[in-house]
Amino acid sequence: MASLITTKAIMSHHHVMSSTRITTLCSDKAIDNQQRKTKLQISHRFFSRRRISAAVINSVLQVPEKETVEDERRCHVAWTSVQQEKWEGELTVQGKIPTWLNGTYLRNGPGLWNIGDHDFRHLFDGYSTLVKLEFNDGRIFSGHRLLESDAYKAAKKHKKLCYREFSETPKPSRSNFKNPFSGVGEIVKLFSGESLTDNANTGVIRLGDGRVMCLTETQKGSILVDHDTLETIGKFKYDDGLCDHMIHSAHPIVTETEMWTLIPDLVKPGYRVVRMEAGSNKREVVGRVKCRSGSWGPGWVHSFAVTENYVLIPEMPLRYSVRNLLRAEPTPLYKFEWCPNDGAFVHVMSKLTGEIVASVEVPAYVTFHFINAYEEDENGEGKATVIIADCCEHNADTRILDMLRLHTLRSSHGDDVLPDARIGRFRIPLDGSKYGKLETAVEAEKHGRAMDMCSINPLHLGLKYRYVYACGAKRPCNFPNALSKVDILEKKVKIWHEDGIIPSEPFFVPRPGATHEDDGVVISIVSEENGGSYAILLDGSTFEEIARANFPYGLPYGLHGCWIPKH
Ligand SMILES: CC1=C(/C=C/C(C)=C/C=C/C(C)=C/C=C/C=C(C)/C=C/C=O)C(C)(C)CCC1
Ligand SMILES: [Fe+2]
Repeated sequence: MASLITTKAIMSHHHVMSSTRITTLCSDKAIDNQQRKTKLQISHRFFSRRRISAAVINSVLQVPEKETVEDERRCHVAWTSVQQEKWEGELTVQGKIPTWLNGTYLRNGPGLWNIGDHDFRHLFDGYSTLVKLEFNDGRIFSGHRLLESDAYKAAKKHKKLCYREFSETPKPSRSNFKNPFSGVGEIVKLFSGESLTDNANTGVIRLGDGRVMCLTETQKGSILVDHDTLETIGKFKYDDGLCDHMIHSAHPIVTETEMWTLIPDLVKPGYRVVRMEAGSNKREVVGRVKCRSGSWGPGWVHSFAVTENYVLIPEMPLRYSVRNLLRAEPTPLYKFEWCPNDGAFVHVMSKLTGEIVASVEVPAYVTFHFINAYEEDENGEGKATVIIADCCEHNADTRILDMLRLHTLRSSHGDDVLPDARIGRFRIPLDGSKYGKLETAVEAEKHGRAMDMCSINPLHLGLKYRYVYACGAKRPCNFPNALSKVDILEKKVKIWHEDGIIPSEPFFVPRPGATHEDDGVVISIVSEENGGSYAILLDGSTFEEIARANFPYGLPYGLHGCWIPKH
């Protein structure tokens, strides 16, 4: 088990005023080479931000200086494992935090990509790492902590991968190598869900009753956490019979009163649309939609959208492949396959009755993130005639998935290799038409032809809206390196960028009492080329910097966040 090595670090006033607690990732027994290197990197990065000379650090740690410096230069901190299991402390704020901003921003993401001597392959494989920014009367109390999933605990204990992650499969044990039935055992373990990970590294949500839950696409990866201490509370126990289906959308839609999500069916390709009341652990099936394509698996459904009265169910040509799920070695599309000839569809279900009110064929598309959707009454007769649904669309190009391999992210320097993405706008007629449209909402060049990791003003969820906050790009780049505010009405874009940065999802928090959609702040955590990182606050309207606060160490890239208001 990891032991807690608590270091009191006295920081220079420039960065952190208070003393901070660090818990490093190291074992009780001999520290192996990888961990040793890791420890050195932590310390080097941690202290170098404080402008303490490398020689001083190295004399404390008794290591040659050269090694740490070379390690440091290897790759961007965005793609470097977090160097300690947890940390907490106060950040020094430059600028002024609005007095109304009181509450906690929590971000989840894969932050640890190596275990024992094994380096993970893909961005989505890493172990969940939570980062918090607690805003309190103009001050920021921060911290990070690894999530104690069964997958992470087992990996820590056995110093190897023990569960199936996004692209990684544990190696069969030696005793199983020659066993002709071990393959059958693996299939049983996969389809019972036993071998699947619970590494909830994708998102974090605040349920209407105040519970805070980390999520991934496996249902067993629904894990409750304490948003204050970042401690893992335990598994969220769904009180229904729907866990047999093993996977669900990583992005449920949550309001103060309910939660909606989609549960794909790998056996009879289709999706269950389910609803859970705030305060309950029981999901009710509102309806089921059958896939229209003749493919073996349902389309991958990372996220979906809702309007006031409907749930939109995407059926992408990027489909689950049972064959690829069973493979030990990854394919170029991992557990998925690309089947454009089988068609691309969007289905619309009534929230009230569970009936399918529209099911249209649309041009092929690849999206992970729906931005928002709403109903439009084109004839002014008091009845919705069309549904508009916007998403971060990758021009029906699946290359983005493989671009997120860690080796690719770490090794491309300066090349303009990020595939283009846009805001894709679906128009889904509600008059029984067979076809829907997919158009580009705003000229993609305006946001650097990159578009993903989006948020909106949550008060406009399912309603007509105007502003999208998302990661965009300043080309050339191999990954989105800017924040963008897109006005989808005026088709204008504001960009915020600094050299060498990798910012995570810009998260919009509305000002209480605001009357304008963009009246609020945008929070993002930025990883810097020089190994540091900082939290940034932008004005939701002008998109200009209001405040920033440096972390005393570098944080890797993260995925999605949520806001927990202070009571
Ligand atoms: C662990 C298994 C699976 C897990 C799937 C996971 C963890 C999927 C996560 C998907 C994410 C985080 C997608 C994010 C996309 C972001 C993009 C494109 C950003 C672009 C740039 O800004 C299954 C695959 C469900 C199968 C079993 C095992
Ligand atoms: Fe996501």
